Amino acid sequence: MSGRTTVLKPPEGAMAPVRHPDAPAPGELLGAHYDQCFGCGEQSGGLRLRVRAGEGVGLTAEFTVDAAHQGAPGLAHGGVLTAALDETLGSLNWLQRVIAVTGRLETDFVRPVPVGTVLHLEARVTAVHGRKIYCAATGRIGGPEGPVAVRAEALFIEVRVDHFIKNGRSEEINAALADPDQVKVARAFEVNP
Ligand SMILES: CCCCCCCCCCCCCC(=O)SCCNC(=O)CCNC(=O)[C@H](O)C(C)(C)COP(=O)(O)OP(=O)(O)OC[C@H]1O[C@@H](n2cnc3c(N)ncnc32)[C@H](O)[C@@H]1OP(=O)(O)O
Repeated sequence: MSGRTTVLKPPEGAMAPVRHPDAPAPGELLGAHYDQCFGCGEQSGGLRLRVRAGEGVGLTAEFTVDAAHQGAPGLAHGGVLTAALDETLGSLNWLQRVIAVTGRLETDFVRPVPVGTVLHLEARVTAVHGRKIYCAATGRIGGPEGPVAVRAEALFIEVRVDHFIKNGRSEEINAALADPDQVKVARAFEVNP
């Protein structure tokens, strides 16, 4: 059973999400938004999530639960599963070309996820109201038809690149801004770079 807080319900006047005309084609891999990201980067201990654009403002993602992701012996940590949901939901912003950060995320843990599992995630934006983006995701064990293990609903808030420049540690921000590939990725997120 799920008892969502009302802030995750789109208000009256919320609009249907719009896929940006330059969004990656359905089936295309999105790549990492930042190579040091715990969710989509390559560092050891991270999730190494692989995300593919879907139809509309939707996508799919996969990650393999490894020994570094354990909470109880042989089982994925709940925070790691929530991080996978957060990363998957955050990736939806590529399809809309907005930069947004998680304001609120609620997770239902439906069944335990053993180490070695390939978790298949599916996410979509449900509504947009001003800077607020409402979205939902489901994670299944083994593949798109597998049993549901986790579900989440979230509210993302649109921000400008300044959000990261103002708040991030200067070493990493300066390195990111000096990297043309990183700047290109930031622009791919933004409607008006
Ligand atoms: C070089 C860089 C490249 C970058 C590439 C892309 C990176 C992408 C990374 C993705 C990585 C993966 C993803 C991650 O892990 S993102 C990392 C985790 N998230 C964060 O760190 C966010 C931290 N929070 C903030 O910075 C601020 O609080 C934000 C920006 C979210 C809002 O502060 P801001 O001052 O801007 O706006 P506001 O306070 O006027 O609020 C605006 C509206 O929103 C409503 N509201 C707000 N919060 C909540 C809440 N909790 N529940 C319900 N509602 C909430 C609020 O009531 C208001 O509504 P209304 O009054 O208008 O109706």
